[in-house]
Amino acid sequence: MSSSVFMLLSVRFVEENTKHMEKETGNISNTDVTTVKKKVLQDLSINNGGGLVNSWVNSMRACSPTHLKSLMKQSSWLTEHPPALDMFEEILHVSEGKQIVMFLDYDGTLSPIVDNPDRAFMSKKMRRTLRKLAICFPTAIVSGRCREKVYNFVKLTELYYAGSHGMDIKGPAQGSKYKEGKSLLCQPATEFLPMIDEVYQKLVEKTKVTPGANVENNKFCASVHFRRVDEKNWNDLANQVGSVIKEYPKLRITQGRKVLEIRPIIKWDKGKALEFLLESLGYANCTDVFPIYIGDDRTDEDAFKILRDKRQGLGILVSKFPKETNASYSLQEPDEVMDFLQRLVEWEQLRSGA
Ligand SMILES: O=P(O)(O)OC[C@H]1O[C@H](O[C@H]2O[C@H](CO)[C@@H](O)[C@H](O)[C@H]2O)[C@H](O)[C@@H](O)[C@@H]1O
Repeated sequence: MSSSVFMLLSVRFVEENTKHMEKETGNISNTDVTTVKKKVLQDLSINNGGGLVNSWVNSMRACSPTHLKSLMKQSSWLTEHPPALDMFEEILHVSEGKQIVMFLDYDGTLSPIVDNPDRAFMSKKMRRTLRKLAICFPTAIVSGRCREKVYNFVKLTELYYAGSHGMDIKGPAQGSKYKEGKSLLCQPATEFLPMIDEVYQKLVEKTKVTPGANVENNKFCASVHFRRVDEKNWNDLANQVGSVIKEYPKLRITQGRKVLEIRPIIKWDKGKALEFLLESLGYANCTDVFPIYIGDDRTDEDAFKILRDKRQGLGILVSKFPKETNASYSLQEPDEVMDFLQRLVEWEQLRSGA
């Protein structure tokens, strides 16, 4: 990798991820955080391109449940991010008199994490709950997957869908009972479509030598999955990704759960999608709206942060393990998400006499 290209990729990744890695390991000792961070920076400066790859892989390892579980204290984390089910009455109390708007991530939130991304099905019970939820409140699914794919899993026409990390937003097919007028569509990255397509093809070709590697075309972004790759081959796979992306200065790499996501360098993320949807629903700068965002991944932090900064609504992180987060509350797994949504529905039905 040429040194200037390497520098560019380094800056892009370190800016986005080292900081987050520090946050991810938030409750462990500062020494641990500094050691990991130093190691990443050392790798970057000593090993040139190889260091960048190491930093992706180190960061992915640092976020793995086994690592987090062994390093953090569950009890203090739960004090800072109490279980949303235990705090249900308090949540209702602060939302009183306001319009609740629901934002839900898909993978790991509505469906359990599985090895094969094509088989991340949502349960029938979850679908029934979502259908009722959408009758009670405006409801949006915000996912890293392309919109069509996430729709095929959820299959509910009455929802808003924001695919490709919010770069592809569409409103309900029949319009919405919450918003009259023409149907909603927002695609701020259309000019990148041919580039993402080209990169996707190259990634498929380049990574096919790595057993278990899987590249997903998410329309405005692409995902390279590490989950089914033997950990001893993670460096090789990250190297293959780096060798493709170095030719594309207009793309950036972010990291999710055992996945590297390749996306356009535009200031658009799940947080922007949340703001856009609130504005489209007529709730921009409103004090009587209460957005609830539920998600499990690093990309959901952009939305949690918006809500925290605006002191509006609340974020709920889905995680069995302590993680530094901008969310206020926690839920452990999709089954708990379903219970929470079900309680919201029952409360609203009772309240409105439906
Ligand atoms: O924003 P999300 O809806 O959470 O999408 C993020 C990525 O989710 C999917 O990958 C994750 O779930 C897979 C299925 O459980 C799992 O195999 C993988 O390891 C996870 O990273 C999806 O496949 C990606 O395209 C999304 O970007």
